[in-house]
Amino acid sequence: MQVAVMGAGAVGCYFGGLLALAGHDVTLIGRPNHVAAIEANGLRLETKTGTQMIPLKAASDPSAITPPDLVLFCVKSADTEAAGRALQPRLKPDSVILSLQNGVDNASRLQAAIGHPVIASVVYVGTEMAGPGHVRHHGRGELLIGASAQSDVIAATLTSAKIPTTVAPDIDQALWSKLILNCAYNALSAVADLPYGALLAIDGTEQVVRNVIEECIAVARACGVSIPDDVLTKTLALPGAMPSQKSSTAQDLARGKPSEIDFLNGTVARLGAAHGVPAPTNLALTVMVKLVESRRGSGAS
Ligand SMILES: NC(=O)C1=CN([C@@H]2O[C@H](COP(=O)(O)OP(=O)(O)OC[C@H]3O[C@@H](n4cnc5c(N)ncnc54)[C@H](OP(=O)(O)O)[C@@H]3O)[C@@H](O)[C@H]2O)C=CC1
Ligand SMILES: CC(C)(CO)C(=O)C(=O)O
Repeated sequence: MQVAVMGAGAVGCYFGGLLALAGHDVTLIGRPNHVAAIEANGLRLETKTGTQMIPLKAASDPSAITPPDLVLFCVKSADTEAAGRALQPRLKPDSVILSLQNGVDNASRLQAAIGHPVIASVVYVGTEMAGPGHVRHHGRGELLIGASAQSDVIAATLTSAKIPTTVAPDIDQALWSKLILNCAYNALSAVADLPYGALLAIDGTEQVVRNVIEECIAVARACGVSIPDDVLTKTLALPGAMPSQKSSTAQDLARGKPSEIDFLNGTVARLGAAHGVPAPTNLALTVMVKLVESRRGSGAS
């Protein structure tokens, strides 16, 4: 299968690398530093069991790539429209596009920007770029994808490439459940620059987390999304499962990258306001992350 990965970063390189190992013809579309390293040496995939160099194609400009059968769309949420428009001229009418992004609206925003159907997915993986053309895998690696006429075939293709993939009966519920996890912990970990275990050791943090989750559930329900009863318990269990991990938002701030906060707590605050559902804790966390970002931008220390 001809595969294009839009966004040769932590998620795109990991899943693109696995598809290349399974024999698919993969092109990673990314920034020139990653493209140069991949063209020179292949993609370096580091896992807990070892490191391998995977030969595959890479391009910084999508305008010359072979029209893809499958696109893994893996840029950060703020880049969705621009990256989609850059890729759009290379799409075939039957190209299948999977959005492998956090947040609940990337697939619909991309679809609106390019006028081509997009399948949403929820990504359960821990990966990071450890250097140019070098992706490090920390754990997991499964996908839940939305239902469509192509989804069963795509899920089978991905699963046979060692990417366990299930077609979700209710993708909005799955996307919101992951969003709730991100809203509960990402901003707090980023503002404090602390891992989850240390966060919860501070008096009052758990109450803030509970408030965030309850606001998210109320906003989701106002948006017509059904949220399972156990979401509160499951979300509260995260720090126990990964006490030493910092959120991706904390990592974005530490690297001087723009965060996805507008697409996490910011989305809940915005949708809450639109539906008349109060979400003050989500708004406060959004603003706190933006304040940290603006302090960095202003050069203050
Ligand atoms: N990393 C993880 O473990 C997980 C990530 N996710 C989600 O997956 C999505 C992707 O995250 P992640 O892979 O970590 O992000 P990364 O920043 O590692 O990867 C995205 C890459 O795409 C590049 N890019 C953006 N726009 C373009 C463009 N137009 N052309 C070429 N390259 C472009 C970015 O470059 P630049 O930085 O220069 O803009 C960056 O190198 C996010 O929504 C994230 O929340 C979900 C689960 C786990
Ligand atoms: C680790 C987890 C699940 C929650 O914060 C995450 O998705 C992130 O850091 O973005």
